[in-house]
Amino acid sequence: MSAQLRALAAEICYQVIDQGKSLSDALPKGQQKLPFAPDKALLQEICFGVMRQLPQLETVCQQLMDKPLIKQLRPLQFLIYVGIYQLKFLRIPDHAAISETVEAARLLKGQNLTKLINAVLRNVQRKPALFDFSQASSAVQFNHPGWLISELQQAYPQQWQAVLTANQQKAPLWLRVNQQQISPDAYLKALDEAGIAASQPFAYLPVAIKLEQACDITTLPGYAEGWFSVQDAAAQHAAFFLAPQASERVLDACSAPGGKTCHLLELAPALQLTALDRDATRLQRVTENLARLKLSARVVAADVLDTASWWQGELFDRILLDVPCSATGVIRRHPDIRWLRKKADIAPLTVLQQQILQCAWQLLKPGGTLLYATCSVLPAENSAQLTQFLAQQADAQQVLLPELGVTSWQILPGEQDMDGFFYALLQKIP
Ligand SMILES: C[S@@+](CC[C@H](N)C(=O)[O-])C[C@H]1O[C@@H](n2cnc3c(N)ncnc32)[C@H](O)[C@@H]1O
Repeated sequence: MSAQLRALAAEICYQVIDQGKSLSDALPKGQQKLPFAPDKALLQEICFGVMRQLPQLETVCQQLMDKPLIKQLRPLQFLIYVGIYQLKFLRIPDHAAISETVEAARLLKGQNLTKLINAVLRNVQRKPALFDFSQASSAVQFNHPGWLISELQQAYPQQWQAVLTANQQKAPLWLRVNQQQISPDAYLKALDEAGIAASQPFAYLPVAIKLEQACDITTLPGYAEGWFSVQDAAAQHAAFFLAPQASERVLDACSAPGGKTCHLLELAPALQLTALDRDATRLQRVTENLARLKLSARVVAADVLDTASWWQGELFDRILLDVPCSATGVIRRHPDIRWLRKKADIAPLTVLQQQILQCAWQLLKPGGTLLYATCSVLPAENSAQLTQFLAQQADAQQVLLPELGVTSWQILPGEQDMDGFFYALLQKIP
């Protein structure tokens, strides 16, 4: 089983890094092959770890191997990274980590490489100086691609190192209490009675509850009853900032998988809410989440830009635009994003974001408000988008975000233990 786990880890890392699959897709498929929860957790820990440390693992390997393995043997190259990661970062006895990794090589049809893998891992064990990266490039020192480091240095001359460091941390587990089912205080009490340590860090956002330790959420009080959802506190600010009222007409234009859609309805269940997304598969999750939380909305699979196909002709009081973005603010939760996202992706994304913003603006009532949101830390997707939009749209003005007294908010990853996010609130001048 342990060798199988390591072979699975190597295959998953190979699929993500070399084949461009998302870890959120590849990992659960691998976990299904392991019957026991601790093995599933270890598989995740190893895959996340390899994604977080890849440049350093590659650098160590370069010092111990004449050349990397050929293309056909790439899964075995990743197996070597898996082995090194365990030796360096996990509390698994060295002899077990080495022997299980060597055994995994056989499962990956690398019988001829067992000696090499054994030798590399024994060297790693013997030579701690291999892990001195003080003279290495910043890409190796910080385990991020160079282009992203440059962008962050430019945008945040004082904080870029803190951002990169935060991206390497494990993210805490945040819950959002479904106040239609239970009050935040009653839920905190239920957690306390179950012996689960939790806190309520934002006085103005009492539904945001942070657990001190990660756990299997299905074992938390009220899971089946829809008492809570898992959602980072940064994302929980969206519905709070948009502040929907009673039975207003609201559009959530990029809604899947529905985290913010459901929060809007938890605040105001009588809303006439249209939850739109162009990805019909992801949209199924919106429907499932609405059902679990006992909420309802008009769920529509459509491209927001193609208004003729879905818009019924009535303007909206409020619009949430949680636009597709680089997701550079959520790297601590999705460590593969730094490798999957390329510099060339950013410009086309900014074009799409501006198109969505311009299009949605036409659907907003005079006096209505629109919240622009991304989980990006790149100014091109955030502040620069607003500048461009406001320069062209004479009937748009920025308004203050509730509680904060500013018109836009760039949250950096790790700030108050949150993901990186951006918010700006706009009003259509009546
Ligand atoms: C950041 S995600 C939304 C997350 C969601 N708001 C939540 O809180 O769960 C962005 C979404 O935008 C959708 N999207 C991208 N382009 C779109 C378009 N032109 N029209 C509608 N949806 C689009 C994507 O399919 C994706 O689900």
